[in-house]
Amino acid sequence: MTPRIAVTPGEPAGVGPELLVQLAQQQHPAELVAVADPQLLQQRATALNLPLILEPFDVSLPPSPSAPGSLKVLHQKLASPAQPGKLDTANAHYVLDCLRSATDACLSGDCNAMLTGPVQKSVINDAGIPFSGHTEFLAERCGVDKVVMMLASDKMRVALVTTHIPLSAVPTAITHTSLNRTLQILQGELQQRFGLPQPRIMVLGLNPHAGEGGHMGREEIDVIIPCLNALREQGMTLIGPLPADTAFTPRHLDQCDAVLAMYHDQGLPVLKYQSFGQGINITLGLPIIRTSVDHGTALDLAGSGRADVGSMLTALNAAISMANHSRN
Ligand SMILES: NC(=O)C1=CN([C@@H]2O[C@H](COP(=O)(O)OP(=O)(O)OC[C@H]3O[C@@H](n4cnc5c(N)ncnc54)[C@H](O)[C@@H]3O)[C@@H](O)[C@H]2O)C=CC1
Ligand SMILES: NCC(=O)COP(=O)(O)O
Repeated sequence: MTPRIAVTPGEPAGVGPELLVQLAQQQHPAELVAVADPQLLQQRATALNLPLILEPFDVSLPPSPSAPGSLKVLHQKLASPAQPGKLDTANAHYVLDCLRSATDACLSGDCNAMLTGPVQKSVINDAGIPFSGHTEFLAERCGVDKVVMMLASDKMRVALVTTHIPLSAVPTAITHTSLNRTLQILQGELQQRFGLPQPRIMVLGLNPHAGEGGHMGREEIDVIIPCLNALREQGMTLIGPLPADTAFTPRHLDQCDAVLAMYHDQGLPVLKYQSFGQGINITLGLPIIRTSVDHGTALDLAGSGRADVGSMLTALNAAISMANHSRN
């Protein structure tokens, strides 16, 4: 069976729509269903001088690989015409409607995975809507209390205990429960989706030098080490907590299958330095498959045709592979 992948282009003023148009120029072993405003996609195709044939998505037809230059579309309407690079709060609800529609198509089984283009979190907030990211939005839409953000490249996987919260809120968010749940989800997904029966997870400390024996912070002693020890007794292979400044060296990375960072900017800059534009973002712990790009809306490039499609393509291939794997 050909997998069906729902694709949300994300922020209409960003590079997402044109990356989807670029993706559509190639043949993929999947049916791509754009959850978007067709006029927006046509405009971006015209701006890039690329062919694009859009056909309405019909769930009653058997899925078939999209022909190069064509896409199925699950129609959503922009509130206001989108100008590349110009954010418009009027379209914030459109962005979320696309996400809801794609998520629901995956939950119902009409689609086998979703691939998301980048959204501009600030413009959604400026429209008065509480929103901190796809990760949190999808957890709520799917009715799960905890998910894990993991970015992956060909060289490393980096998962996070906390995601889009202020740095000042991180220490209190790292509790025995949140760390335990994160590690359980990470271990389970590495086993089921990535074929690693006994994954080795390297856990970072929170403080400089992993707390320097309690002299530079006590979270390692009070929370992280007891939690890791309890999970080791249950059979998990956990390394650490290691000082974050030297953990991302070949000696350590070669001995683990994934790194668990305590917060967003502890882990992601390293991965993005190594692979920006080729990495992907995967939400673990959802009842559906969701992959995404490793970059943002790149408003400075929108409409120029200069945005690199590499991460979007890698994220599509991961979604296809995970969809095929989950149906075997
Ligand atoms: N998955 C998602 O929805 C994500 C959304 N964002 C959002 O994107 C917005 C902008 O974030 P920034 O920090 O400015 O990061 P950004 O990734 O949009 O831009 C950073 C730099 O990378 C370049 N860049 C980004 N994507 C590129 C591509 N495909 N090809 C070539 N160059 C590319 C940009 O031109 C810019 O110079 C924020 O609202 C942020 O929350 C950020 C990351 C992921
Ligand atoms: N830096 C990755 C990122 O912020 C992506 O967040 P999300 O929108 O996928 O939750």
